[in-house]
Amino acid sequence: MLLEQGPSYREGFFLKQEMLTRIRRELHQIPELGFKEYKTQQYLLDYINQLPQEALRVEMWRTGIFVRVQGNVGQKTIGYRADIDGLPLTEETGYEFQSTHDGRMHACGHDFHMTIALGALTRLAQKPADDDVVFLFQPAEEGPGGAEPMLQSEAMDRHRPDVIFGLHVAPELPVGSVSSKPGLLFANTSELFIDFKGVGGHAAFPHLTHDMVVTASAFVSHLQQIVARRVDPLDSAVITIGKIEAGTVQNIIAQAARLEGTIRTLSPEAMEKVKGEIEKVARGYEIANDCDIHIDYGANYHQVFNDAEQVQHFEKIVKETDYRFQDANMAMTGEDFGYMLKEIPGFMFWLGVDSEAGLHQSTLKPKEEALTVGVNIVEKTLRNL
Ligand SMILES: CC(=O)N[C@@H](CCC[C@H](N)C(=O)O)C(=O)O
Repeated sequence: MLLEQGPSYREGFFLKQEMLTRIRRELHQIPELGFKEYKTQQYLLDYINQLPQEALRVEMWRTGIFVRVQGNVGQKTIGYRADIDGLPLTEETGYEFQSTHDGRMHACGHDFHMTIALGALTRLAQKPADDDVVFLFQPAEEGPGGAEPMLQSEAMDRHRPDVIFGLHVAPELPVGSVSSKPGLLFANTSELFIDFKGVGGHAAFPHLTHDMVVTASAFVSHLQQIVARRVDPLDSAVITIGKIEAGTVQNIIAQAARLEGTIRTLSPEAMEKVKGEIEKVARGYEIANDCDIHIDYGANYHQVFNDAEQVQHFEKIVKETDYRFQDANMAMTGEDFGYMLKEIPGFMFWLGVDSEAGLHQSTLKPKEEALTVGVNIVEKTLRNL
């Protein structure tokens, strides 16, 4: 799993690209799913424990960690959030440091997010900012959602920031650039799990069965009609089915099927509307196909809505560096960080990592030079927000 010794703060090259690359590669090898980030948490703790401890207060929360760095003045507390979980995907990057966990991959850049947080934390532990700073290493962003329970935790009461921000890697942006916008940045999301139960049987006698492969397939297509014909064209929605499961063998008609997907909308109201439409279609399918359909919405994430004043401030901070700030468009990605921004003013920004493959692809290869860019920008923002 980890390299033999793990990164050592005492080796003295902790601020350099080389060290950031090493940390990123080690974290990349141990992706874990939401609330199972045990090795990841241990790795982070091992690193944090090597830093100068004078200004630090470390508190575990489930598989996550709060790290508070006491400021010189401590008038307010600035929060910085990094998500730490990986995805259920088999890596195909060909990296020599690729995932050692079968069917798990850091395909959403959380290895970058953590490394950048450790880099900025290292600098602040050496030379604290004027304000107090809290690093939130948050589990389960990809699901089932760690931000909301972390926000409601007693530990959060002890560390609650006055302002908070976070970043996400952006494969389509060049290294050296960041991007954000005031207001709505990311969508409202809801997971979607639909179970179909009918009557299976012999492949040669379809008329004696209620085939759930045919029913579920038609249902998938019908979901797209909801987006095309039930949502105002000037509004937007996405329904994606990412997984279909049904059947046992080629000559048995399936008695059960399951769809797994996600819904994305630009407002909480549109989310309710889309869910209502899905339920109506399901009732119709139950009658037309003599089956039972059960819908479960799994985890729901509140939209990411950036505070205009904080984004303006951030843009100014970036423009004082050699890095480039550009205006972002809204995206249908989801982020449970939206729950934190609902209660605490702040923002999220994209960090350019220039990868041909996109987020959630098995070949995602973010450029590691972006780690230094991320650390520089996060550190400067933490000192100046
Ligand atoms: C940044 C990003 O890719 N976030 C995920 C969040 C997933 C939320 C949930 N599991 C869902 O699928 O609805 C995304 O897929 O946008």
